[in-house]
Amino acid sequence: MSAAQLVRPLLFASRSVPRQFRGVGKPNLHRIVMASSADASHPAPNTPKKRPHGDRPQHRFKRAKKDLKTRFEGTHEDVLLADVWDLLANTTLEDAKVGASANEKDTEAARAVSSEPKTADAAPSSLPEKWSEIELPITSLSCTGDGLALTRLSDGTPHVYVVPFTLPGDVVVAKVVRHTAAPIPSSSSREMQPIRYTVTDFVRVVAPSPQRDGALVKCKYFAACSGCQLQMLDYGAQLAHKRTVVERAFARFSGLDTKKEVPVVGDTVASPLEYRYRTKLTPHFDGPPGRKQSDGRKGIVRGWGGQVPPIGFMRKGTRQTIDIEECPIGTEAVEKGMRRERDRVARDIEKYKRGATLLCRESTRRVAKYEWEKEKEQRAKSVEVKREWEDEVVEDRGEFVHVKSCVTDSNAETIEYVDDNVFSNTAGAFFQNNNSILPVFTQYIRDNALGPLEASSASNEDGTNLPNPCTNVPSTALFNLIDAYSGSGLFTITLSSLFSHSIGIDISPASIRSANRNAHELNKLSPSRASFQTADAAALFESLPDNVKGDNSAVVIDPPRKGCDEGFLRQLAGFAPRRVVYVSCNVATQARDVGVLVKGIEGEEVGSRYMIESLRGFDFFPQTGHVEGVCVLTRREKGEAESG
Ligand SMILES: C[S@@+](CC[C@H](N)C(=O)[O-])C[C@H]1O[C@@H](n2cnc3c(N)ncnc32)[C@H](O)[C@@H]1O
Repeated sequence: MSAAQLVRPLLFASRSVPRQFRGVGKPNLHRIVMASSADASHPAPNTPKKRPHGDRPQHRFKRAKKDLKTRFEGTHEDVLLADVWDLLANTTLEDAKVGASANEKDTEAARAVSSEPKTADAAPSSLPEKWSEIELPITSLSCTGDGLALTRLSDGTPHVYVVPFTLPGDVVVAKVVRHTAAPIPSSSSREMQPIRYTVTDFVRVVAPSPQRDGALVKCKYFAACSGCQLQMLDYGAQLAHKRTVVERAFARFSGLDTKKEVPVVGDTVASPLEYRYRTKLTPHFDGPPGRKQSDGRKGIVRGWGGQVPPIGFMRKGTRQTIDIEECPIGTEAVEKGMRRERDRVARDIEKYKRGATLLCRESTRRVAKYEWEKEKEQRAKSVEVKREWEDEVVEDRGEFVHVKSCVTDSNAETIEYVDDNVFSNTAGAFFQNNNSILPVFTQYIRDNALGPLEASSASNEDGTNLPNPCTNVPSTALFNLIDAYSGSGLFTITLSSLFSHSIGIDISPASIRSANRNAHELNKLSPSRASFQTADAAALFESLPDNVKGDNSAVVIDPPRKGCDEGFLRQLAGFAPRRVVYVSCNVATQARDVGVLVKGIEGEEVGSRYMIESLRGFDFFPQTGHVEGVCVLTRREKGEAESG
């Protein structure tokens, strides 16, 4: 059974779902996180028994909060599980040895592969004890950005360890954090079988992979902070890895035949900035520690005791916050803002009763150069030197300067430019976090929103049967853009030159308020050219005007990480737009949803089926494991072959 077969039955569990995704038996997505004996014949018990503290066995059983998931959600654990499964199913230990040798002939890595893990303190079971340190050869890089090591346990069972901050070919020492078992349906029966792997902390490199280059690491918190785990990997190799992340997502989670139905995944489009790209950071601190009342009364006293807590991000694999003074992926303005926020919290800590998340978000003021010179003269003459001037970062943009500052009030307005389009948002609302890639990204969507056979009708609202500008073949023009999950109108506005009318929909009233202001006031689109609604995306199709038909429309979809819900996909398939551009920050759920659009909804005579025209990633988050997927789909016309 492949990872794709493993996951397909788990995609949808409810009865109303496409039959293609209904599972082998009843999908049971208990996430049982356990430190267990490695004996697969004894699945983990579901209910842990409480024992006195000193009497706890080292194998604790923990049940995930959310016991029953009804639909594959593309979580970090789901994606990791598919990687572990593929590694166990498709790589023999000998293969792993060959792989490591190919990378690094006759190195420690090659010698160490397929050797037993060396445990510092051997556990009675064949799994190493929790918190013991073991030496591991890294076999592959997972889609979550973690290294995976395939070795044998002392009883000979192949076993996978997840080791963050590592690369294929590394030999490392790692500390065992927890043993995990996720039940999956067995191929031979309707029962669930646990698939096991071990999560570890990275301790040190014993023999480096040829791909590892410590000189590339720019952050002093590397290998402690949970972000940016790929810093030791050359940027070109990061982009190549992310291409495989898109490939693996579509191979595993789309349910499609990758040879016939999924095109070759394009190269990942690089971010112009590899560091200093993030326009928003949200460091946090935890609440004050509790201590017992000194006079013996019941209850806990909470206070800071004169201590400033660590302010920063999570330590990898824990819920512990580590103090982060600087973050090299934040823009310069954001980093200055973060320093000032840290100082403010340190001064005001006694005002906080509990922990908090701080917001640091960049805002840009575009000023004509001659005006900026005048403003500088005024400032030089002023007796008062404003604090915010000190934190500004000024960038030369030809005729203009961009004066960048950091906003920390979540209700305040922020401004961003994408080419000459201007976007205003409340600082706490969603907007893409890497401004440097947005011009190339939005240009790509513009280039792909219309297919080679579709004509633009932006200046021609009645323009049916326009000649196609490329082929001169008459075709129906695409009048309408539907921007589902529109946020504050990024696609509506940047694609407006192609369409005579655009409709955006988003569930957030704040985003729709911004979208209206952005379209009509700041980018001068008339209300007849762009309109927005606050609603669930699934409500979109009920409210479309009669003249908006699938035949004259393109739809851009950019949902949150969990992807589109089934109701939305069903209605989209029924509406049958000629083009669909699906943008996503989670390629696993994107692949799941695209699979539904390509295959149609089995057993239901609903809607049109689509072909994937192109598929590639955009690197919105260099140094991290994340990739933004862009999948362009075109409607299959009647009579077109089902496959290919
Ligand atoms: C990834 S953001 C994309 C926003 C926008 N396309 C952009 O690039 O700026 C996802 C958006 O989906 C919205 N959203 C989440 N669930 C939704 C739902 N059920 N219906 C409509 N919008 C939703 C969020 O408010 C958010 O603005």
